[in-house]
Amino acid sequence: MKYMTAGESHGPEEIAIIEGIPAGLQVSEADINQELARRQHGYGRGQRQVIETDTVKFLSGIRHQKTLGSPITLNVHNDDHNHWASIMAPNDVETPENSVRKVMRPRPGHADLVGGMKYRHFKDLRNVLERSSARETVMRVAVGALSKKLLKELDIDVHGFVLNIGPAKTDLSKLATIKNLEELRTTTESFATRTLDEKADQAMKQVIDSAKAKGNTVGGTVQVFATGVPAGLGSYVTADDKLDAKIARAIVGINAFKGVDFGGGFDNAEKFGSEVMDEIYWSQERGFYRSSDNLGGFEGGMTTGEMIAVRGVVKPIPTLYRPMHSVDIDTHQDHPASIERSDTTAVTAAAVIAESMVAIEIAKAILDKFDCDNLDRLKEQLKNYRQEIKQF
Ligand SMILES: Cc1cc2nc3c(=O)[nH]c(=O)nc-3n(C[C@H](O)[C@H](O)[C@H](O)COP(=O)(O)O)c2cc1C
Ligand SMILES: C=C(O[C@@H]1CC(C(=O)O)=C[C@@H](OP(=O)(O)O)[C@H]1O)C(=O)O
Repeated sequence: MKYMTAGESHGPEEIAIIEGIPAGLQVSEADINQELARRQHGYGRGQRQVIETDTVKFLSGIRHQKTLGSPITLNVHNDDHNHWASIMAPNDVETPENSVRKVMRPRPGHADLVGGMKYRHFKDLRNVLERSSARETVMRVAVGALSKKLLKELDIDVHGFVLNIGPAKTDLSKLATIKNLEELRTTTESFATRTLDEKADQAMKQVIDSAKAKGNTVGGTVQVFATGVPAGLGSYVTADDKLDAKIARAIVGINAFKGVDFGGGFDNAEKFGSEVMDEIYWSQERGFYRSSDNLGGFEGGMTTGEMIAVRGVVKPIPTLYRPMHSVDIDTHQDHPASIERSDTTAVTAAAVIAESMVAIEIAKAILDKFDCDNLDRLKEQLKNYRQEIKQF
């Protein structure tokens, strides 16, 4: 399976084309819209989310709510485009009237300056920010929603939530009381910051409010779990085939993500081997299994069959309403950075985007390994494979 997205943040449309989803998968626009809404909701987002009601249109590859096996085109309209039509106009030449809202003072931490240098956008850094904007993640979540639909048919579940926003942390002991990802989903989706508990939710909201009041922004950490993943996806034989590496790339490929780890991750660096390796057991019922998941479900770039556990670090939003030092790219004079309408934090949305990226990578790994023309055949093959692995 492969996909590509296109679209500028304030352009008319966002598009994704996906190739390689098996024929016969039942999916409706409502299924995708549910996930798009999850990405939009979340405390600390700016005014843009009030303007947009992200809804997908199927333009190809799906007929009577079933995939055909042909390329699937997904389309989300940018409602905000109305306000930007003349500024974004692809067919009109530039005029003083339609060249307003130029960005000349690059924002530290955003792609403005380096993007401008690289693509020679020396007249207007808007030409960079329109595509570097995380608006594009709406399409990754749409592709993720389709991937999750597929994974659900294969009894694989993926869920992302927030661990901390700035200094406000969720109470991880609550995790131990949660029995499955469905329960985790219900718990974390019931808070405005997609966390595990009311106390953390309140604390996170306070951190966001206080940052906002100071014209500042704040980042955090997200966690994604995936259950039901069979052992042996990915491979140790080449670096390119390692599935943990693919997931790491997919996570850091999300706007504002600056770090990723698996299981105990960076914390494992402070421990001894006996505290970290996941000991091996066998039972008639389960076949081989582990007593812990400190390595996040991966050994040798392959899934172990245990739960995949990935964390991602999200930096604070680069655009500050109390802007940092910058330099005008035309005059080279010192100047505070440009201010664009902005979120205070997007960690809650980031959890959904990270979940989507993990789902996409697991779906890709499965579709690489098995026959992906038809869903029923894929299910049959995966069932046989799971049986074989269990009997090892
Ligand atoms: C869901 C989401 C929303 C974001 N919203 C904003 C925003 O409103 N303002 C902003 O400056 N950056 C925002 N960002 C971060 C920038 O898109 C990102 O920092 C920028 O593209 C540079 O890429 P990098 O941080 O990966 O280096 C957002 C990121 C995500 C994931
Ligand atoms: C549009 C989205 O996020 C945008 C991501 C973003 C950025 O710089 O990354 C900047 C903001 O854009 P705008 O100035 O239009 O409000 C965010 O709203 C979205 O997530 O749907």
